[in-house]
Amino acid sequence: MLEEQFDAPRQFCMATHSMIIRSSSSSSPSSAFADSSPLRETLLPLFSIRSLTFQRKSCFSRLRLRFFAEKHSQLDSSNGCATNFASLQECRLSPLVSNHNLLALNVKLVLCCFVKFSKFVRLLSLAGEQVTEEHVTKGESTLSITVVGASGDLAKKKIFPALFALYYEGCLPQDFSVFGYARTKLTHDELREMISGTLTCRIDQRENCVDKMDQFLKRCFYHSGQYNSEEDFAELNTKLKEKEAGKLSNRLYYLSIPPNIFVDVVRCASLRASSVSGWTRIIVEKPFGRDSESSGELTRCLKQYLTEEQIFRIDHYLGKELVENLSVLRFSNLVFEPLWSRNYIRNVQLIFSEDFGTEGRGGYFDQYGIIRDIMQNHLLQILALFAMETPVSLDAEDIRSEKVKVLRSMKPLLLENVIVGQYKEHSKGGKAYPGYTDDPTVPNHSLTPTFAAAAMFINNARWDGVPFLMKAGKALHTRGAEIRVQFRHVPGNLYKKNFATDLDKTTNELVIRVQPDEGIYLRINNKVPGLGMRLDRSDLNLLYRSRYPREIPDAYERLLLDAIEGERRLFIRSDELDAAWDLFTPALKELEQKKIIPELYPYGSRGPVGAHYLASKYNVRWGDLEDA
Ligand SMILES: NC(=O)C1=CN([C@@H]2O[C@H](COP(=O)(O)OP(=O)(O)OC[C@H]3O[C@@H](n4cnc5c(N)ncnc54)[C@H](OP(=O)(O)O)[C@@H]3O)[C@@H](O)[C@H]2O)C=CC1
Ligand SMILES: O=C1O[C@H](COP(=O)(O)O)[C@@H](O)[C@H](O)[C@H]1O
Repeated sequence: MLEEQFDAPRQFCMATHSMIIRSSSSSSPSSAFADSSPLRETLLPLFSIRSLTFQRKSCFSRLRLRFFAEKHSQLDSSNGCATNFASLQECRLSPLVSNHNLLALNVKLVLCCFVKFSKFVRLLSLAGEQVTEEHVTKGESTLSITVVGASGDLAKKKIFPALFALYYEGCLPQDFSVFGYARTKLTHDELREMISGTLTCRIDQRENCVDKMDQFLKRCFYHSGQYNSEEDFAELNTKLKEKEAGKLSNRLYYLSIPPNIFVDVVRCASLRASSVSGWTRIIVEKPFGRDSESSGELTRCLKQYLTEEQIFRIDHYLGKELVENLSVLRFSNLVFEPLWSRNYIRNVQLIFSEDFGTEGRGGYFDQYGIIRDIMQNHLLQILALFAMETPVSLDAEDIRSEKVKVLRSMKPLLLENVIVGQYKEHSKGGKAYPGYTDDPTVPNHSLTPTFAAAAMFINNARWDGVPFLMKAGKALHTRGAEIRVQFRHVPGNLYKKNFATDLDKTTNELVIRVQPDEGIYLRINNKVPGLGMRLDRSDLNLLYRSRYPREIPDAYERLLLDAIEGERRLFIRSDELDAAWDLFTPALKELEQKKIIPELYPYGSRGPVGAHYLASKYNVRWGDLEDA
């Protein structure tokens, strides 16, 4: 009802500011680590959370507006007082929002919400926090981001650089600090020294980059502690509070640590270092378990301390530009959506390859293997986005619900529909490349697959019978990730005789190249210019580097910003995770129980031939190899 009333301004704002309305559930947190404080627990039964974000050019206004909206949107009450006082105020910034209904609603809202707002401020002070009315009305809040496992590879390679990029682009709030937490003993300066080497001025506006780096590094601090020590987290809490200086504080934890210590950290942080006046959110890195049981157990343990709303399960492939663009491509272009079904699509291929081995991560990798490392999460997530029905809205819950429906409509992977491989050493150009089991952290006789190909099916009206083929491998000849959509033959093709015998080569193919060299191209048949009638295959090619010269943000930037903003669209909900594991667990167990021996392929090759047999079983040819 309320959303409807907001339609007019929403449409206007969408046109002018590219606005997105999001709503999230208002389930009341029950754990010690609720998405905020005791204060919020008092308030939550009264409030429903609805937030409205304007995506403007600058991240700063995006954040500022969200802060405003989040704070005030919670003024909705159970007595029918309308929501989104702030939203409306923001929309009223627009001179065009002069709809009569809206004006009437405005007056009602302002009166109604003024009462609620006073109550909110009173409750804030009652909660005994140092947050003053002045802080709230001025919109003063602080953000602390704690990177747990700060001494590790991912933190150095991705998280700190992404945080710096966000800072550089003005996407972090005015008042923020970054804490590194790990067991390694480091001073603040040593942490700064460590991360300064990985920060880059990669953004196109390069001016003042060095100054910006210095300013950013000054906001970075370090606290050394054990992952299972409540005392150490209590000390962290003291340091966080010092920086927060009594303002309304929001806290984001990034768990960049091995999964066996996730729960310890969540327990300690929840009990001793959660925010008492603002929200507390936790980004959890994969792997989320090894199978359905362990994943379920992990979720149960995390939920002893966190609500689902606080858990941000990251799959960084969802933050990649071309993956985000999938829905735009499909749902905002009339030319694609009508073709998006079994009627026109012959098969879909999801391909991931790396031209390097497990170098340095063999210990982790051997416990998981390529199916768990890449297929069960990154490729399956892309598949779900690709195949889902049109969501009701762009709201996180609507999108995630559609993805879950796809996953639950799929048939679990059968052992006969999967082939596995493992790379072996290979010498090329006088250089020797090690095999997987040459890695000192990998057991000599490991059967862990470093390559896999799989055929999966979606049992619904749209996709019945269409093979979704996945292929993922390490130490292959190239690095890339792409989605290939092969269309059916043209019935009664007038130009049949102009093609050689291989009609498969005449079908259209849409390729979405996720990386590197992001692009989208559509393979079509075209007349070669000239007096004759010769056809060839050409590409309608959207190459990002030509069309959009600005550098594409790293996936971690987008995801960190979303977590800060409370946007869950690109994070995995627990039912999605359960459905994803249910698809792979039986085959994974069988592979392990039957000790299936992977087909060896040389380092730097195109992978095992078994992948071709699997594809041909479904009358498919891998598009990437045809292309090469
Ligand atoms: N690296 C990558 O490219 C990717 C990583 N991930 C995931 O992100 C998380 C972090 O990855 P990454 O940085 O590579 O991991 P690391 O192995 O580098 O571990 C991060 C930190 O955790 C601490 N740590 C490591 N092993 C243990 C242990 N057995 N017990 C307690 N503490 C330990 C160490 O810090 P200290 O000793 O100082 O406490 C280490 O610096 C993992 O869950 C990983 O699966 C996901 C995608 C890609
Ligand atoms: O999650 C993972 O992803 C990386 C590949 O990520 P990319 O963004 O560089 O494509 C992979 O190397 C790693 O094994 C896996 O855990």
